[in-house]
Amino acid sequence: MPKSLKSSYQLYEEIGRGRFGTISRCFSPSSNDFYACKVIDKSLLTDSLDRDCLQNEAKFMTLLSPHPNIVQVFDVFEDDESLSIVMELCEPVTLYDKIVQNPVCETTAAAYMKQVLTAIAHCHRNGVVHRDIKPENVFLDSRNRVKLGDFGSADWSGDERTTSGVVGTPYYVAPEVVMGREYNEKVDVWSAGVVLYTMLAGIPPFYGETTAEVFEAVLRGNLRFPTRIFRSVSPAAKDLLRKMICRDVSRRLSAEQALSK
Ligand SMILES: Nc1ncnc2c1ncn2[C@@H]1O[C@H](COP(=O)(O)OP(=O)(O)OP(=O)(O)O)[C@@H](O)[C@H]1O
Repeated sequence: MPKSLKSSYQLYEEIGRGRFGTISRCFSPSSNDFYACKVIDKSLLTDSLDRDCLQNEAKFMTLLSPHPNIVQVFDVFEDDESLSIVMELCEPVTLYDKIVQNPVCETTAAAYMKQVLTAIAHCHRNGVVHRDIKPENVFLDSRNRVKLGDFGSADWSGDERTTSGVVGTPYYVAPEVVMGREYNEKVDVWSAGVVLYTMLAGIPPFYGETTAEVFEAVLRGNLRFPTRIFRSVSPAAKDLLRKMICRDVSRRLSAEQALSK
């Protein structure tokens, strides 16, 4: 762990673990506040894609901070062995926990989605595509405020730019990513649409027993609204879902457009 981190923060218990590092609660005597510190072990990054993602995570989070719906970064420390990101300490509740408990009612789902889309629109305005929008990466506080986190898969985007590489999580990943095509920031809108569907239905729209089967379902993109589940969901919500989970990228709404619906 970098010496400069140790001299500024006191590290406490581990609160989470990712593929390349651990998240611990930490305290800053100078600000008298608690934070979350992600320490990424560089020796675990074996391929160049992972190494790029390591640098990107801290860079993008710093660029996008502060924003009310994005986990804020306060400090970044690096030495030969590790990279440490000191960020806002979120409560240990995500949208995933809410969905697992019960399907979310339409009013609550709309309130969450508005904040998720506000965060995504901020990313896109700054030329960043998150690429891993999913319920597990959406933190909630006790007042149901949303904080989008985990920029470990993010990349640059923009009008003239497209990006490539299969990243993301099977249920939420857009078909153009599965196809291995170049894609743009609208992959985040597809994923946010899948999150909205999953909130309302309690199940994802594209399902399979294996990753390959999930990908096949995503590629078919056959969006259904079973009456049993969607009886109480408004036509406006279904219309928004169709326009977000739309295979034709040029017809798919942007995050800004989805916000105005
Ligand atoms: N800012 C935070 N505040 C509180 N807890 C956090 C924070 N960031 C991450 N965590 C906790 O740490 C866990 C691991 O987070 P992290 O972003 O490193 O990995 P991941 O998203 O699970 O996996 P991956 O390594 O694939 O990105 C999260 O699931 C969450 O429980």
